[in-house]
Amino acid sequence: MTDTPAVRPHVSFEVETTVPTTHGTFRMRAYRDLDTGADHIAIVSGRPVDGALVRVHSECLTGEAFGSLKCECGPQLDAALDTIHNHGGVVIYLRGHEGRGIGLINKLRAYKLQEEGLDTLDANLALGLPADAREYTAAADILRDLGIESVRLLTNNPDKRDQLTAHGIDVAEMVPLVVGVGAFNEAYLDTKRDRMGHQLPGELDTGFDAVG
Ligand SMILES: Nc1nc2c(ncn2[C@@H]2O[C@H](COP(=O)(O)OP(=O)(O)OP(=O)(O)O)[C@@H](O)[C@H]2O)c(=O)[nH]1
Ligand SMILES: [Zn+2]
Repeated sequence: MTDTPAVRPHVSFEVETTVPTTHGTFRMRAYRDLDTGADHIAIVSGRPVDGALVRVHSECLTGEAFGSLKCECGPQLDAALDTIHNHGGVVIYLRGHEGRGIGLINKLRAYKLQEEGLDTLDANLALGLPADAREYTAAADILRDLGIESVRLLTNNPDKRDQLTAHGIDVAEMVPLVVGVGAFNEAYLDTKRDRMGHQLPGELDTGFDAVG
């Protein structure tokens, strides 16, 4: 990890500062994505080491800022920040990943198609867009900038593990992150498990049933 600007093929380190949050105090390191122009943040607790607990988190405005119950991104981010504050590690927050990489407006277009009966995967395809357009070169470069080559990855998504592995990061373990399951996202999570390969329990525990 460096305090001086370091340019890697896909990201440049820009600045590091300390930010207190409701989850604890973290060091936040900002990176510019040299391929897309997006600004990513590495949220660090403790000293980054090989084998660190890492969450590579895709931006989700509706779930994280507005409390949408259609997905579980907000509770996952909260749980990841709590866990990483308690045990040390890194949350890499990836901008430009909104809607699995199709963008905010297309995600809402996909939601509209889901209102008409399509599931989360078919809605993307009906828009002529990939089921999942995200890629993880920037995340791998950010990990290397932090001096991390091997991670315990907080995720249920094997594609995330496989893509990071393809970019040279050793994913020693996938650590499940099943939180925020509720009545409004049960079908969405079923689709992620049954059609997109996510490692989710067969019987999802709808711990907090949504109202309204
Ligand atoms: N296109 C589309 N994107 C969605 C939908 N619901 C959530 N998202 C986006 O999906 C991304 C999160 O991906 P997920 O598949 O929920 O989870 P993941 O990050 O791949 O896997 P985990 O690491 O296990 O959380 C965020 O960018 C969300 O904005 C949807 O119905 N359609
Ligand atoms: Zn979401």
